[in-house]
Amino acid sequence: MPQPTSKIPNSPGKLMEMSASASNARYNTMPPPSKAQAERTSLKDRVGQFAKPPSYNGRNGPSHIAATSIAGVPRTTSYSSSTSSRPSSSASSRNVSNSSFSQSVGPGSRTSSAQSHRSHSSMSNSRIQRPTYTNGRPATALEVHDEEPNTAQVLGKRKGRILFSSTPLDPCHEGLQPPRLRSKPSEPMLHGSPTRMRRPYSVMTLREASLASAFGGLSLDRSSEPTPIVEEKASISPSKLPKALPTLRPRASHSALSSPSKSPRKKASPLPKFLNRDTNNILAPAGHTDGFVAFDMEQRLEEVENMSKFMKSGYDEANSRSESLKETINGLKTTNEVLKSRITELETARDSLRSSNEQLKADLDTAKVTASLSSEELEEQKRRHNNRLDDLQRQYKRDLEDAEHEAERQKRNLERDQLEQLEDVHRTFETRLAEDRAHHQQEIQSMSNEGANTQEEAQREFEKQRQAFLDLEAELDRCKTDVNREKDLNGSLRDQLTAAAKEKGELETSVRRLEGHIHFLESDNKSQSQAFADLEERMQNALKSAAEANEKLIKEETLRRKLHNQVQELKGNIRVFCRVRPSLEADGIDTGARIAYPDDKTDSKEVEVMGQEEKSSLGNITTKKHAFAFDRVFGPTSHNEDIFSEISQLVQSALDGYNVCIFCYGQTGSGKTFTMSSPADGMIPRAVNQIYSTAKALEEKGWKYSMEGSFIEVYNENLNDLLGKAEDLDKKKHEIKHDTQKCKTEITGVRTVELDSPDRVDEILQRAAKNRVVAATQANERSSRSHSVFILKLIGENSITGERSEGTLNLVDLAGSERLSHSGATGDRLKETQNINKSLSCLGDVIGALGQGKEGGHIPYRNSKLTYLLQFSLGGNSKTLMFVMISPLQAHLSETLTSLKFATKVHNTHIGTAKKQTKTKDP
Ligand SMILES: Nc1ncnc2c1ncn2[C@@H]1O[C@H](COP(=O)(O)OP(=O)(O)OP(=O)(O)O)[C@@H](O)[C@H]1O
Repeated sequence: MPQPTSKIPNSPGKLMEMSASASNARYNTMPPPSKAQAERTSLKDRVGQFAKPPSYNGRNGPSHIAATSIAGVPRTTSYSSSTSSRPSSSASSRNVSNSSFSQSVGPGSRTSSAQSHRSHSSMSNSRIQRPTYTNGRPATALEVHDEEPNTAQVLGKRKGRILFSSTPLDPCHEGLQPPRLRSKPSEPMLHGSPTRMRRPYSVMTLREASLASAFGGLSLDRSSEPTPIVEEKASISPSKLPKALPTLRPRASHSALSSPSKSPRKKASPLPKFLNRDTNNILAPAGHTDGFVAFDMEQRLEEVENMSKFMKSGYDEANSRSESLKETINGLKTTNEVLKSRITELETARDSLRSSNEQLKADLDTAKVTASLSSEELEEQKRRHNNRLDDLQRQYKRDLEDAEHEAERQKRNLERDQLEQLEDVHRTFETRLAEDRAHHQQEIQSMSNEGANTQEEAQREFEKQRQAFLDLEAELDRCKTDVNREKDLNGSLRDQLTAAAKEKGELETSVRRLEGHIHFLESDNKSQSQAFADLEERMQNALKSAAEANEKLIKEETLRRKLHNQVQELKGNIRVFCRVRPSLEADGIDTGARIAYPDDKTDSKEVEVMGQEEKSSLGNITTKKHAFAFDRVFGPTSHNEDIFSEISQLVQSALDGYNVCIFCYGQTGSGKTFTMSSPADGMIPRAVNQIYSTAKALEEKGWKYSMEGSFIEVYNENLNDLLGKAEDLDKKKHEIKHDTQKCKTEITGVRTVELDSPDRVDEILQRAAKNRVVAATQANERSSRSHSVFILKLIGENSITGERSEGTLNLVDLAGSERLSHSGATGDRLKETQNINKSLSCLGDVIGALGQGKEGGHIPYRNSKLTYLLQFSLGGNSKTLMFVMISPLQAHLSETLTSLKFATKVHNTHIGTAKKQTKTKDP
């Protein structure tokens, strides 16, 4: 259903135009009174101000103002919005209607009153939209404004009015309802929410009423109240005109719509009088007696006509809407009819259901009666049945007892009969048995006689058969032997035959070859003789050159050894290598010492360590650079493989019969054990492997080597056998015995392992490590508190030259070289510390004494067990290599520098020429 649209002219433009033209007309045609001119102007301005929402005092929110139609703000076209806009825009809309109204009725003097007070004119659109009729007074604006100078308080003043509640125009939404009387004086009619918006029940009716009130009630009844007007006309300025307006009261409309008892105007003028030139004259101010044209009557009439037309069109439209509503009502009526017929049907169905329900109820009652009868009958039958059952049970019991008695009796009879029968049978059987027994005994007797005869015969037969069998077995064995012999003979004959056939083939071949040879010899006897002679000569030459080559080889081997030794001597009999281990995760956050390798691209012989920062007296911080040079410097990236390639020549020297000593010196954790004893690639396993492979290679030159290994620990100036029993450690005493003639060292009671295969070395290392762990205590890390010496004795014999060499390879892992403080250490710890310090300083002393090079000078080997043990491996008859191991950590810088300084001393030592431990085999 189409939404009803407001038929009230809702174009603010139109209204504004009307208002403006009306105002202009009035103001333009009305000669301005000299005194009131300013007031008129201000009223005009005020009208304009009213049109501006912000200047409208007394209304709270701009939203109210926005909804007004007069303010120039677009007004909504819907009827409801028009209605809803009423509360906030009532003053403004009243002004509009006032303008219209004043246009039609007013002289200029009324303009201001209309603008300011006649806001409740019946011509107002908002009045049409909201047909509220007061009980006690006419709904015209004129009266209201008499009483309510402040329009903002209008609502409050209207309390108590009985209003026709406006109802929705759309009957489909809420149905057509008659207007209800509302007596809620406090209901905010003007400020209701949109859902509570009400529209007039019949717009046109009210509009007609408005028109009637507008045209009928707005007469200028000078006769009734002439005096106030004249008085006002003479005395007031236009700004005060509103006060004169109460005289302009609508009558007919109020008499028609309001309650007669409460209407203040019961007698309305039957013929309304309109304003004309004459009335203008009446209103002319004093001093303007010739009158003036207040407005253009014709134009006003025309406008009134237009308004009338507009009203009529609205009326027509309302009529048409009424028609459509009627149609809707008819439709609803039809629907109603349909629903009624449906209700009738449903009622019929309900009646039929009701009757069937009653029928069912009757059936149910009948069934209930039948059921109760049946249950009674059933009960009776059950009772009878139970009685019968009891009788039967009793009868059954009786029968049973009788039967049992009878059975018992029969059983006894039967038993007796059976016993009798049994006895008869028994007697019969016994008689028969006795007869049979006698008969059988006779038979047995005869049979046993026969059996004895048969057994004798069978025995004889058996013996005969056995003998025959034995004879047959012997015969079979003989046959088997014969067969085997024959088989062997046959096989050998076959082999002989095969061999003979082969021999025959070979013989035939050789016969043919010999025949060919004879033929060849016969054909070229001379040349063959020459070839034979050449061959003979060549063979002799070859033998001679082989002998020469062998001799040369031996000479070259001797030369190689000599040259090798010379090279080693040139390199220095005591050499020093430096190795810096890499930083490890276990080192934590240590930033690392600043260590540089200036010549790592060329010689790799130098290492520079930046010392601790030192503050001078002037406050300057200086860092000293410590440069060291050794035979070789290995950086943190080096591997054990790189190290070994440098020392392999020394290992070769040991094979060649020299005493070689390689020892690692450095503080704890600097990598000594890692370098020396790493199971897979430490110096010890690598040296052993190299010795093996070299010894193998030398075998073809006549050399045969035997290798013996022992592992000694020097702890607290005592010797321990690391390959012995763990429980003997620190208990068993071992002594060092030197053979000064042969420059040989023996340690008593130590286990010597023959290294007949390279795998034995792993076994040795593992055993040594295990013994050290067993011997270690929680407070004593054994490996860093003791020196370990791996001694490998190499004895070689050359079967060709008769040479014999005895070399020794000593691989020494020294105790940690850090300066151990005596303070704080007590007991075992103190002793341990003293011994480490002592042995290391003795080593330094020995090297220092060797460096002095005094022939026959004293070398203090005996001052410590370590130096005494290594007596023949340190000094004139040996080749010595020292590794100085360096930690890369800044925290170890001081120890690093100490180690490097000690190593430099060793490096600067020149030890006398090494002597080879060889002797020629006695012829
Ligand atoms: N060149 C290296 N590369 C990698 N790790 C190394 C290297 N040198 C030493 N290490 C590691 O540093 C640690 C200490 O090394 P090592 O035990 O060999 O020191 P040490 O001087 O023998 O100490 P101690 O005197 O206590 O026996 C070990 O964990 C070892 O694996």
